[in-house]
Amino acid sequence: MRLSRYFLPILKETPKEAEIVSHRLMLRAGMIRQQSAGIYAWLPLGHRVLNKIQRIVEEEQNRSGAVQLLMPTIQSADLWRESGRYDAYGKEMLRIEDRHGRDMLFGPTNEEMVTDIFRSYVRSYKDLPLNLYHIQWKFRDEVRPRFGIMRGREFLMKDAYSFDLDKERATESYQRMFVAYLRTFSRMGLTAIPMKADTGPIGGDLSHEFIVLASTGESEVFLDKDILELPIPEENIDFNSDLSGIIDQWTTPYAATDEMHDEAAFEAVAEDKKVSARGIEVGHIFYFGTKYSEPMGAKVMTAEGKETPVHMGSYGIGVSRLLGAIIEACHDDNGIVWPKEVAPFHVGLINMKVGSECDEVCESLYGELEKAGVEVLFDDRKTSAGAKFASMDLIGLPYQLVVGPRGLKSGEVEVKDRATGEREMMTPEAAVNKLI
Ligand SMILES: Nc1ncnc2c1ncn2[C@@H]1O[C@H](COS(=O)(=O)NC(=O)[C@@H](N)CS)[C@@H](O)[C@H]1O
Repeated sequence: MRLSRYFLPILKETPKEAEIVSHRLMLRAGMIRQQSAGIYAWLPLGHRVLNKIQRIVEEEQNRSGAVQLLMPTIQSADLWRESGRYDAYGKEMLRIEDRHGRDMLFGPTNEEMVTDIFRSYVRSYKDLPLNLYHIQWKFRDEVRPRFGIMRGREFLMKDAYSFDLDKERATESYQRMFVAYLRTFSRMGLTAIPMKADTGPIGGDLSHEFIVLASTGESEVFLDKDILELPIPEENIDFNSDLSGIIDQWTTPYAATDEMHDEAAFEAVAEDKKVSARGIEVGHIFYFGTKYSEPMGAKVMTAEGKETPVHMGSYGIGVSRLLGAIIEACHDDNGIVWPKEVAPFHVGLINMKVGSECDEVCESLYGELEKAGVEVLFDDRKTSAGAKFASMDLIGLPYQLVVGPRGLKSGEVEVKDRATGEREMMTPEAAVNKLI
């Protein structure tokens, strides 16, 4: 992509309304623009990262056996009256009336709707287990949206819903999602720790939150440091095998949010292993049995010919919140330092002197890298080299490929690793080979 033909509204100053670093950097790097409280436009650079995050979430959901669909954002209030949550949900729910006077709402979550879909088609235990998921915008009229997209009112969530014959099998579905979450966040360069959590308005009696440690996190957490060293399940893990060993391994060391904190149990943790910190909740999974299937009549026929309500769970990931969480965990004084898997582009190509012999070398490098499938942001603008370096550091692409008159005198260009700061002079051919 040529920067001269892109849309990247970099801000020079730090916006005063931004209280945390990820909000500041997302505004300055031209990734988002607030349209109203808690509601953002996703500008091109932010949108590219959102798509990369979404793709990783989809890959790991699919690997676990979940099946993707897409449910609408606007829902009928009648469904929520069936489950009894229409009134209980309170002011966070954006309630709408359509032209025919029908009560509608902008969905804050989709338990009722997915249960309605399930009950319309599934009748037999032979069709279980089933896990349906989608990635869809949600609306929650947060009384105090803040920290940019971290606590928005309109936000993108992956929400999955599992359906099983009984609690034992529903626990296996829960374990599959637990393992999928460990893999998902790790692939984004995050250490997200599963912690016993409260179930809140979703309900149920088994729940874990996945927390990324960050000083600006809204959650207060307590944990045994050993949990930070546990191995992430491999790509080839068999999701149909018994995963309880992995769950036990990840739920044995002490880890709890402040709502679930047990001071006495924490006392048992060795002094040098105790960590109390703040964290960002990037995922939350729940088992809630027949809380929705009972009142909504989502039942299957068992092998013995008996009708029984299915046991369900729901599993959320804050897809848009993850941009903020990743930046909180991956930045330095010069800006964002994207993990390679979610970076908006792989290489920032900088022409230090437009209108010089650098032009031709840049064009050939740009062509070769693009042809090799490397995502390049080519800063071909007629601005100072200093401004180009500052912008490239701010938006945090993993590599910078710098073409300048002095280097070209000895037939060399410079490759900079944004994460380590290492710079290396080499021939253009060597640079292409290094960056492919
Ligand atoms: N206001 C918000 N802004 C951004 N992300 C949010 C917001 N509220 C929740 N999230 C993200 O969405 C995830 C799931 O939300 S939740 O309420 O915990 N769970 C559910 O809604 C269940 N239906 C899971 S399918 C959270 O872990 C968090 O990462």
